[in-house]
Amino acid sequence: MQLPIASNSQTVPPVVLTVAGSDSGGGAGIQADLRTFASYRVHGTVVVTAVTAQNTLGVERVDALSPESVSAQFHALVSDLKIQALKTGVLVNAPLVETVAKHLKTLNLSNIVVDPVMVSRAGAVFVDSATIAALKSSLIPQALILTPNRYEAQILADLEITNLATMKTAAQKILELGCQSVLVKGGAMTGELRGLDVWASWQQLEILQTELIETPHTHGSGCTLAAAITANLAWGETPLTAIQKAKDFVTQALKHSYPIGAGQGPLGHFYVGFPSS
Ligand SMILES: Nc1ncnc2c1ncn2[C@@H]1O[C@H](COP(=O)(O)OP(=O)(O)OP(=O)(O)O)[C@@H](O)[C@H]1O
Ligand SMILES: Cc1ncc(COP(=O)(O)O)c(N)n1
Repeated sequence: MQLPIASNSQTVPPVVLTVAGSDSGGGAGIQADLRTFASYRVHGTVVVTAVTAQNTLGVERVDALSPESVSAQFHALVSDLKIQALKTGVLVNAPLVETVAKHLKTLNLSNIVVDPVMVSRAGAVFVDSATIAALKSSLIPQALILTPNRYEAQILADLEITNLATMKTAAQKILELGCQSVLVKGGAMTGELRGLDVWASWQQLEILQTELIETPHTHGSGCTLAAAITANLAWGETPLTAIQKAKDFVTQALKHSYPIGAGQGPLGHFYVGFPSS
């Protein structure tokens, strides 16, 4: 991984953006994204969409920011910085989805990772049906890579996912929503499918598997994966390589996840070595 050198001899990392919510417990959302970006030596910028009161046991409250506040954050960023890749996370109502979708259109950026956060693995439901409709019609078609977990893929494909065949079918059905590729994540699958992901584009279908990490402390794995993919895209990787490298990063971070609080602890981002690109 070669850092570009600026005229003042300082290194200039790629600028990436996360459009996501805050997790007060520091395990998921913006907090996980920024730790991941730092691990990849990219400069992380932020558009905050919601503030959650959350800990290792679950989500206690969600306060959405206004579309005006979200727009102001976009304006401040794009009037000054050149974003090379971005990811979206939790968007808790339809007006917020529409606002983010409108801003993404004006960016003219191909490196867009959409994590359609609707249901966390712990079962917290973040969105209503109007929000899901807005995600489908205006945000998902802009995604280079869409990263639903098992439950989100079930909603988007309108299909129960129970085995590898239904993971593949769901991926192919989701492509019809207009994204360029989709990664159906298997963290919530059971047995030998746990931790196995299916990536599909119109041309290709790949099964991605690393080692299974036996830990209950997986809070923020989805956010970390999407943020690592974003960082890899910003460093110039192709979508499939960006995903493969990000999955290796998540596996290492899961290996180093740690028990804080009484529930699901976070990933250990800072114990992972400098990810080579
Ligand atoms: N125990 C595990 N061992 C190895 N890989 C895992 C494990 N759990 C999840 N993963 C991987 O982590 C990534 C995130 O997937 P997951 O299905 O956990 O997303 P998510 O449900 O959005 O995450 P979260 O738990 O943060 O809500 C995927 O690549 C998945 O395969
Ligand atoms: C603010 C926020 N955003 C996202 C998630 C889900 O994250 P993940 O799918 O990584 O558990 C979360 N629990 N909180």
